[in-house]
Amino acid sequence: MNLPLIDVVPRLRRMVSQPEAINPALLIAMATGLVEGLALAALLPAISSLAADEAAWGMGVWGWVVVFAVLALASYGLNYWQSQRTYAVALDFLYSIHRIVGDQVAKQPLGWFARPVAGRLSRMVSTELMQAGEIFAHMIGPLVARISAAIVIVVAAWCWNPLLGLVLTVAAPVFVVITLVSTGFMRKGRAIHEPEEVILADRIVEFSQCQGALRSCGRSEDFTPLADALEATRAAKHRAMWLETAGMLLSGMVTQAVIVALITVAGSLAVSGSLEPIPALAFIGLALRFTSTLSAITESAMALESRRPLLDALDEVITAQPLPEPAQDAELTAPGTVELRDVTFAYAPGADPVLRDVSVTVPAGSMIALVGPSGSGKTTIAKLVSRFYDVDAGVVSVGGVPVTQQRTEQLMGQLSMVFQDVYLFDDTLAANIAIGRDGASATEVLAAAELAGVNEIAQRLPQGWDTPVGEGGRALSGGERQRVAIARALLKQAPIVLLDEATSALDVENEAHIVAAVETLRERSTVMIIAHRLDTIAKADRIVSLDSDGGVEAVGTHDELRAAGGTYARFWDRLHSAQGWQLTN
Ligand SMILES: Nc1ncnc2c1ncn2[C@@H]1O[C@H](COP(=O)(O)OP(=O)(O)OP(=O)(O)O)[C@@H](O)[C@H]1O
Repeated sequence: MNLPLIDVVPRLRRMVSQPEAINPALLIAMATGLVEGLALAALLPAISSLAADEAAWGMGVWGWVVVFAVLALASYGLNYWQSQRTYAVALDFLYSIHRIVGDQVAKQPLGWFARPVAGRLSRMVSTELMQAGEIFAHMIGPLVARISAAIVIVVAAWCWNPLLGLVLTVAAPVFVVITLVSTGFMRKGRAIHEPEEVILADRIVEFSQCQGALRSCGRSEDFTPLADALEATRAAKHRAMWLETAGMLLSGMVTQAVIVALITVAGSLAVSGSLEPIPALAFIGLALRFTSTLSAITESAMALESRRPLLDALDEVITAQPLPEPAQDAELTAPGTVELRDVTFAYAPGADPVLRDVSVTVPAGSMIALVGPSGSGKTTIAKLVSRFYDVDAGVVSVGGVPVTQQRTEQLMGQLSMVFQDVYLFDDTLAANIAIGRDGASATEVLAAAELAGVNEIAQRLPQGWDTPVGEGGRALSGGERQRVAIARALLKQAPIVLLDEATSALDVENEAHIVAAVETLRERSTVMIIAHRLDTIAKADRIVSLDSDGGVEAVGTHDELRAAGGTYARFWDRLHSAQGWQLTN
């Protein structure tokens, strides 16, 4: 079982730019609690000396009243100081954590973004980081202060009357244990319903994004996965409710039981004559304050506990290890080439490999077409060349050097990638092309845009080249987005181009532009293309045909592979007959 605070503070230290400011803030919180506890404890001798009309602990009633007043004032002042210091740490956290997360994200290989925690990033940086900031601003300082105050009250009670001290001493660990037990209940409860809530949130997003498809099937109001997720969440919440309310009930009941026990003890001492009635009343007041302090400790601990899943997710992001890479650029021995040698790769440890013993050689300046059934691993090959992931066996080389021996900048400098899911920045059309090469002139940007057919898109848009394309490029069609990505690749003039020919996004006009752009690209660069169109496949210098088991079935020219029969010949015949279909009168 994790104790709140004990593991939270060291984890938070890694998330601020000035961890050295945390200890002073905690010390001030501790001092606040100590002074607050002393102020409360001063009430005991003050009231005793008032009741007995004689000095208690060496001072008369007015002396103790002055001590109480000074301590109470000091405690207010310290409380203010402590809030300021913990707020400063919270602000530092909010400022630093965005930078730390941003730096971490920039270091991760592109494959990292397929992980669930990466999908949570936008929620994390928008709302969840504010909630994490509250840990410093509202939880840690008060928790430390309350714990210190409780300790002082117990010590003072011992000094004043050992029996009463004993009662408080017994009450405190009971409280701590019950707090841990009830936070444990709550954690178990959350573990039941939180995963279902995450699934439900995904389903709701899916439901809104798939409205077109659902309405066309007449199922916009009857989406079974969403209904199932709602039901699963309801059932999980129901199951968890018992655990969570049991946790709360338990701590509430223990608070009440401790209060009753303390009042009973003080009352019995007063009745038996071992305690004056007025000091007994003072003790009851102190005991009530003690239990409210313990309740505050419980609440802060539970609030901290409720932030734990968020801290876990943050931890996963900030401790994610980038793929190892050298400090210096390597010397490229065969610029413009790509080679996969005996590559085996699975997306998860122990999972079935997606690629098995794959060897592909792409000479500089050539165009290689990757073909094969859906799911045979064509996109995976392109991703391994871009080092989205490291292979399990074999070697992937770019420019004659294994990708593992190159810095990310060096590898990316050699590649242009045009994948199916083209993402455009929420900026103008022109800026989205210009990002292809730093310092490219306006003429170069326009030339690349013209080759890829983007100028026609610009003519149609209300503000021409200055039209914002919206988040992700949603103001453009899929084919248009791909044209913009190809213009970027043309502008970058990288020695190697990886291109996924997205047939689904292409109408006749888009297709014509992309075919023309690919012709230009192959004149300048090595092209590895995931090809779906007959023309592209037939024009490739060599074709790599993958089988459905993740192996290379055959490599050769179009004529060689057709003559060999096999999967490629059957694939070609099917594609040919499909593309030969026509609508006639
Ligand atoms: N991020 C991922 N995590 C786990 N499995 C994945 C991931 N990406 C792809 N796969 C799996 O790897 C296999 C190969 O996928 P890949 O996208 O490389 O195939 P493909 O040949 O490009 O398919 P298509 O022609 O349909 O685009 C598929 O079974 C796919 O489900």
